[in-house]
Amino acid sequence: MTEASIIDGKGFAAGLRERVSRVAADFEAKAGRKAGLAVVLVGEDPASQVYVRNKNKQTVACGMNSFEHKLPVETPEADLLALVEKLNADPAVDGILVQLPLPSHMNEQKVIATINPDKDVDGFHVVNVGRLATGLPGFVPCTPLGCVMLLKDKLGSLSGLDAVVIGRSNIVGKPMAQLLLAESCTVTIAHSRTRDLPAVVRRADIVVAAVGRAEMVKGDWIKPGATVIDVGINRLPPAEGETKGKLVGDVDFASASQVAGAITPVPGGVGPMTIAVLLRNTVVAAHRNAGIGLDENAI
Ligand SMILES: Nc1nc(=O)c2c([nH]1)NC[C@@H]1CN(c3ccc(C(=O)N[C@@H](CCC(=O)O)C(=O)O)cc3)C=[N+]21
Repeated sequence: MTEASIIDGKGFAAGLRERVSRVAADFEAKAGRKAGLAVVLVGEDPASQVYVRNKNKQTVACGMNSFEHKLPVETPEADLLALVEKLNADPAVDGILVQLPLPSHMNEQKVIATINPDKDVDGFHVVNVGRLATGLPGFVPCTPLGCVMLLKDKLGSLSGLDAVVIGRSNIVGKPMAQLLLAESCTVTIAHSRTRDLPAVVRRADIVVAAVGRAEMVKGDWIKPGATVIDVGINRLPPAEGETKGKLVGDVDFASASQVAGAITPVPGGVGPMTIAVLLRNTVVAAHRNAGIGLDENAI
């Protein structure tokens, strides 16, 4: 069996950020201000802090404004809602991202519902979920949009291909299935109650793994030559002599890469695409909300 080609998400993300930078500069020239992204972090989860810091750095590196709002973990929900309302009304803010998960005393759906859908660069608001399902323009969640960009870059047209999405979350699995359907794939959504998951996965030309279980998808589940997109980011317990465990996906890379035609690595695959697409969505939001024309497909 030949080795799968490695899909370079990190490299693709760098190219996407280049294109976003050019479009952001063009926006600034036309609008007389920079595009702006507001990121709200509640609490001090260390992993979330790392993501937010990276988002902030990359936003500024692309020539956009980054407005960071850090709230203590015990912030009342009403205060967070008031902040979101303020950002909705702020003309310098084109995109709003409230980092999830929120502390347990907050209702995530209620917070997301308060974001102006036209600033919802995460694509989590029900209005954007409905737009995606209906084929109307809106905002698409960053991780699945990044996955489709990688798939189209690798395969060209996805029309008629059998795609299996493992996982049914609102953030990845469900929007991923919608996007693949819009690309005319035959889509199966598998989940924890699916019977004979290996047999379902073996039918797929495209496998998207988004379950959150380290190395669950094995090489002998993969149809030879299939394209495998690994959305999982799992930290293994530290091995002997390690301080930090290694980062692995939901796919057993060692065995799957012996069978697949192409596969994304973890890290360096889907993860970097998520932030790059967030920046893309932000610069798109800026143009739409300012009424400045943009060829969105060219980014
Ligand atoms: N409202 C909201 N929107 C999000 O988009 C969102 C969120 N909340 N909460 C947390 C998750 C997680 N997330 C990631 C972004 C980048 C990497 C990434 O760049 N990963 C690197 C590795 C990073 C590392 O070494 O830890 C990689 O896969 O190569 C991972 C995960 C966005 N999220």
